[in-house]
Amino acid sequence: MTNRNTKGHHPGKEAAGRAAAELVKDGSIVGLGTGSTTAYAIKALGEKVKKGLDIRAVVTSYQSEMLAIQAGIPLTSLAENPVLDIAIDGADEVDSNLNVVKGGGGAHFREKVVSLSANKFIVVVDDSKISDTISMAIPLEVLPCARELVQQQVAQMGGKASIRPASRKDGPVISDNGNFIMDAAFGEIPNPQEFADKLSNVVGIVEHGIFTNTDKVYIGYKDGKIELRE
Ligand SMILES: O=C(CO)[C@H](O)[C@H](O)COP(=O)(O)O
Repeated sequence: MTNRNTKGHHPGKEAAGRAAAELVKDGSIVGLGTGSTTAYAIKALGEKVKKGLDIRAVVTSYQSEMLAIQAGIPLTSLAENPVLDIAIDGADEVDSNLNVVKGGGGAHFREKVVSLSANKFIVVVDDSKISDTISMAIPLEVLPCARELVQQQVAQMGGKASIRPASRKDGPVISDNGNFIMDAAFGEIPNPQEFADKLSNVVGIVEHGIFTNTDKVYIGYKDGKIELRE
């Protein structure tokens, strides 16, 4: 499946995705994130399944469901397996304390549910995602009826929330859950945990894209080398 940024081979993303797949042990229940870097991990896991690795996966989006099915990875659900051994996912920005921003693909609500259900949350990125401080606009999944209210509350916090426009449809990006995706620009966020708690209190936001629960980050470089931060 190609969309957003999944076209073209990216050695750094592949190296990071494959390194994370190596952490998955036989018998594991695995959370599968969304995006082009995780797609490499899903592919690598599919190759291991064909060689006999026994795993089951919980997906975070339509995209990761389709990729897992194509790769031959058996699926399960959080209803059947509420505790996952490991979750692997991409990110859009990673700060020096392993706080990450996710939601470039609009899947961060289910990604957060899955990552918090996992004993280990592994993030896979290429080096373009590394930053000292979180400063990108924060993706928000927003109930459509609460758009204006969310914009007002974000403005009171010193930010500006805008609807994410769809590229091949008029109007907003709609999440897999039927909600709007918005992006809220606040500038630099020096204390992501405190800020995440404040955003969690905004009525109408289903979930925001700040994740403070990362255990390890694999960073892939263009020459195929990887760096591990934990
Ligand atoms: O959070 C996400 C989707 O909601 C993705 O993991 C994030 O956007 C990174 O994607 P990619 O690996 O394609 O750069």
